[in-house]
Amino acid sequence: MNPADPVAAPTWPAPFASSPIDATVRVPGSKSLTNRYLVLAAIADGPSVLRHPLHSRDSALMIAALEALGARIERVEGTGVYGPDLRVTPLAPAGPDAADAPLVDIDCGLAGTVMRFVPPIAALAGRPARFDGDPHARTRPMDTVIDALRQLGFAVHDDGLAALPFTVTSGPAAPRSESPAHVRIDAGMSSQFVSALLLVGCRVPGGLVVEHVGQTIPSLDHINMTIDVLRDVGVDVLTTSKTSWKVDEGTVRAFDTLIEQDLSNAGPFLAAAMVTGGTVRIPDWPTPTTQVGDLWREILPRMGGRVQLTEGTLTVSGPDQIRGIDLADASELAPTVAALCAVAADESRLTGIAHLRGHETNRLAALVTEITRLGGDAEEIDDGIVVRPRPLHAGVVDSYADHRMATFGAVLGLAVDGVRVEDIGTTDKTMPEFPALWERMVDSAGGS
Ligand SMILES: O=C(O)C1=C[C@@H](OP(=O)(O)O)[C@@H](O)[C@H](O)C1
Ligand SMILES: C=C(OP(=O)(O)O)C(=O)O
Repeated sequence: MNPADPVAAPTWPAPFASSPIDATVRVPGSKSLTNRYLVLAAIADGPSVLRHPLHSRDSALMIAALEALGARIERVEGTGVYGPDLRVTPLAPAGPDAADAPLVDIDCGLAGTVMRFVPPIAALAGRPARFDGDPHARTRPMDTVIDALRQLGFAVHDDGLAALPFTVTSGPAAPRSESPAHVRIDAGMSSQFVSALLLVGCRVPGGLVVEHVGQTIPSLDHINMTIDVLRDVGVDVLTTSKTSWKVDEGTVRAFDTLIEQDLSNAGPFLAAAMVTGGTVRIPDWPTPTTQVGDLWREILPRMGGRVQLTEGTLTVSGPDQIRGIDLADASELAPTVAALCAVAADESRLTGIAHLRGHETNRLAALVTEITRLGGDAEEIDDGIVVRPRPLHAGVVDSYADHRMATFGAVLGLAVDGVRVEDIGTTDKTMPEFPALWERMVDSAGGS
């Protein structure tokens, strides 16, 4: 639930599918691409246009943050079905007295992309800014961003908490002895720490080297997406090793770009085909793409689904019985995969996702609690979860203000009669249209 809303919404009766789903679904734009392109537009060398962007809480927070720092973002008529296009006029270059500008408040909500990507923008723009967010945002890992800003010579006031809320006050960075600037960070809890620095790397005087020192970095696909998006706007990132990157000083070229639909958010709809033995088609599946959601084309066949990409349309048909899976680093796809595992015929192991404890909620604990609450058998392990076959029954799925826990509940509700989801509205983080799209999909198949 949005913490600004004092009245808890009633639980949502997740539609049960009494017959196989047969539907064609188009989902809204990618959160990760929209928020990357918004950030880059704000520091580009001229006005840029995002076509078919996502309009959701996370993108609205990003827009508000960049506007607070001085960018102008206008909604302009477009051809997308999910809202207007966006025209972005970048921030003005920091003048000598920028640091004396009044402190701006930036609400990060629960958006990882806002809390990790915007502080370096504010610092380099020399705009004093205070960052805060939802109650749970204060527990999400932020220490690496704060540490990186300090290494770059900026002052960050965090009352020693190494978390939200904090204030970035000084800038632009004092001249450094190292050129390019060399930042050593631990990105073991989120790939967004690396992306945040690469996105602004070309604006750091002398350029930037980012070196990860620590455990394995999760969600590597998202770093590759950052590198790809940067290349698209004329910024080359040199991958100097598996854990270090270099960006030369330069400019972000203004752009006009079409945002792909969100393939992670396509996941619950594809899962609907899986759990009902039905068929779901997603037109305009982007190829090639750097979105992690393209992995559905590998994951779903391993779980027994039939997947075909023909003339740009991805078609998934579900099996009679879903198979369990052993999957490493499913990243943000994990909650949807976990829903499939909970109704699979054999054991599943989702590993390499310890960092999900720092997502919108502690997703490992949440998934285990909610599967168990519905009568299933799930266990948290060091770096993931194990799910074993056991019949599920009706019950309420708690969403923990986590959009992917809410859609996890919706997927289970198709397969198990009598599931209700607490706070389905939390899906507005990345897909405000979710309940309507879901109900329409089930209605067309004759669900309850
Ligand atoms: O950069 C991004 O757009 C994202 C990176 C990933 O974060 P983590 O590396 O923290 O998993 C992913 O889970 C998140 O949904 C979006
Ligand atoms: C982890 C996620 O989001 P965020 O961008 O807030 O980290 C997610 O969407 O699954």
